[in-house]
Order: sequence, then structure tokens, then C-alpha cells
Amino acid sequence: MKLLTLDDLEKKASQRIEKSVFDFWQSGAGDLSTLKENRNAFSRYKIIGRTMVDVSRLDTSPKNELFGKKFRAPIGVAPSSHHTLASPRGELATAGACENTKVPIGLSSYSNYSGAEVKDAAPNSAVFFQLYVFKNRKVSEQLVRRAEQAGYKAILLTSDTPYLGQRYADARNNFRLPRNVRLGNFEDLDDGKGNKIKIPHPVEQKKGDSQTASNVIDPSLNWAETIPWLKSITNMQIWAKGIICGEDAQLAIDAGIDGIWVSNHGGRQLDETLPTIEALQDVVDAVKGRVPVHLDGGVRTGADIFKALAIGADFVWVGRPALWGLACNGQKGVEKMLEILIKDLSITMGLAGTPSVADISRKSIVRFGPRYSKL
Ligand SMILES: Cc1cc2nc3c(=O)[nH]c(=O)nc-3n(C[C@H](O)[C@H](O)[C@H](O)COP(=O)(O)O)c2cc1C
Ligand SMILES: CC(C)CC(=O)C(=O)O
Repeated sequence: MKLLTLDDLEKKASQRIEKSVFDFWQSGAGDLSTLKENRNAFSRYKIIGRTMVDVSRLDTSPKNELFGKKFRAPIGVAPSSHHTLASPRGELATAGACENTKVPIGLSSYSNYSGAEVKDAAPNSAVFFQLYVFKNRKVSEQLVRRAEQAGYKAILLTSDTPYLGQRYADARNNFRLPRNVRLGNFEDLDDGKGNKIKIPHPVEQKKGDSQTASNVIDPSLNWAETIPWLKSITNMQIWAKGIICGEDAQLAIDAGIDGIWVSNHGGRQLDETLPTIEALQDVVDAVKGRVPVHLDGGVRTGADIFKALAIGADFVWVGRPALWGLACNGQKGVEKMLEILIKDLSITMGLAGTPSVADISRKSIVRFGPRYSKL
């Protein structure tokens, strides 16, 4: 089977990976409405292809540098947990692919390899360390300090997971991590008094009680307390992931956040929330260029990336496709996935008469169909 699109990688990965793991990757929360809408909503936007523009030179590089680095395209690999379930070198392979392709990666708190190991594998690409804030703040504090020491540029604070979404596929499969899976960032943690801390995994189901295990993440996070606390323990930038409305973007900026990441966690958390491409315009308009705006959720083609850039995103990220690439062919599979996206973006830009990312604007697209409106 020729692997030409991300859909092809998804199909091949589904044939290679054990069903309960593949279900864990693919599944969303509730009746999967947001998961599906993340994809479907892209097709409500159409590109106005302009012709007779000199497109003999195409430049996919982002309009602005990210942390002073010039990447090859405004595309990156969003944080997702447990890459060794896909391939033995796990995040080392994913990050290596990002490094070779010259795009950034955000590393999950729940990576199997530690932040320092991944930074060594991809010194230029490993920029974001995604943070879950745990009820035991000492744990998160140590994760942050280690990330800073390893050279990460920003903490990507996941704001949409006070509780774990209801993922029925995982509950039905009684999904559990294999015993030998490492949690690299949680090794040798202590409570400051010399006592070792072990953290239970939020996705694992405890017998008869799906909530107990997700209880490790702190549901009391808020702008007024959490951001000053984070700023008191690190000099890294703090970005907020999980924003889907302009009001929250404004509150995040008021709290001193350095960047906004529009996301609904790939439809895995609040079901029936907005698809991210529909939420983007409100966020971009509220932010008014004060901080960068990034987006993830259902991005699978160059046209999807083009549409998000046209609405005003500075950068666009993919989650599941990296896992599919890994499952198909390790690091080379992730490289293939990223090359497919970059080539597709480049061709879309050429055919749309927008030779550089700076040429892509709201004039480049139209939207049809009913809009979400406030009541
Ligand atoms: C298997 C899996 C694990 C994930 N783990 C994390 C995580 O540890 N932290 C986090 O902030 N987001 C996590 N995410 C969400 C992604 O960062 C991202 O928001 C989402 O996958 C984007 O949607 P997409 O998969 O449609 O591209 C995870 C997503 C998947 C599919
Ligand atoms: C460990 C989990 C909380 C990882 C995650 O964010 C997810 O599965 O969506």
C-alpha cells in the first residue's frame, strides 16, 4: 500500500497496533461528537485560489520565529503520551523525526523517555514541555525544574483536563498500560523530605472506579493562583493549551500567559465543545496579535493548515498522526508524515497564489454554512 496521505498512515497503523492501544489513540470523549467535528468543520472553509501570481518560489517557513528559531513550516507534533506503545524508541524517534524535518515538538508529561533524554535527541526541536499540574504540586514543580534545566523554552500548561473525559472505548477495553512502560519524567521524584513519590496513571482504570485513577490531576487550577505559582518556580515562558474562546484567551493574557494554544485535546475531553477551527477566529480576534496563537485538532492535510493560518493561527500542530507514523515505521514513519504535510502545504500555497506564509490571510478563504452564535 502506498503511503501518500495521513489517512493512509492511519489505516496502516490500525493494522499493526493492538486494538486496545489503537482505540486509546483514536478515541474521543462521550459520543465522539467533538472528535468528528474537529475534522468535519475544516470543510466549511474553502480556499479562494488566486491565479496568475508568480509562485515559482514557495516558502513554507513560519511568518515569525518561534523561540528565536526558524522552522521549516508552521507545523509541529503536539504532546501525546506513551510513544513506546507505537515503537520502541518512542519519543526519541518522534523528536528525532522533528529534528530531521526541522519542525518543533511538544513533549508530554507522560512521555516514556524523560525530558532530558528527548532534548538530547532533538536539541533544536524539543521546545515545549507539556505540563499537567498534579494535586501534589511538588511533583509538577520537579517536572518544571527538570524541563528548565534540560533547556526547554516553554511550559505548555494543559488547561482542559481538570477531570479525564469519558472515554468509553478505554473503559470497555479495560485499557491498562503494559507493566514495563516507563514514565521517564516521574522517575526518582521525591517530596522534598527524601520520600519517594509514585504517581498513578490517570488513564488506567482502577477496579470498578474509573474516576479514582484520574484524581491525580489538580482540578482547582485557575488563572489567579496557578500562573503566579508557575512563574514563581520558573523563568521559562508559560503557554496555555486548551483555550477555545476569546474570553479565556483574554483572561490568559491578563494572567501573563506568553502564548495561546487553541485545542480541545483532540476531542478527548469536553464532548460537544467547539471544533477548534471554528473557535480560532474568536480567539485570534481577542488576542489581537499580543501573543502567538497556535492550534491543534483534526489537522490532516495541507489545506487544513492553510485554513488555520488564513484565520490567523501562527502555528498548527498534529497529535495522532505522529503516533500513526511511529507505528508504521518508527522515526522514518514520523518523518514521512511530516514530509507529506509540508509538501501538501507547499502545493496548496502554490495553487492558491500565496507563495509565502505571510501571503495567506483571511482574504484567502471563505466560509459557508450556519455559524455558532452566542445565545
Ligand atoms: C493518545 C493521545 C495522548 C495525548 N496525551 C496528551 C498529553 O499527555 N497531554 C496533552 O496536553 N495532550 C495530550 N493529547 C492531546 C494532543 O496534545 C492534541 O491536543 C490532540 O491530539 C490534537 O488532535 P489530533 O490528534 O486530532 O491532531 C493526547 C492525544 C492523544 C491522541
Ligand atoms: C495521561 C493522559 C492524561 C494523557 C492524555 O492527555 C490523553 O490521553 O488525552
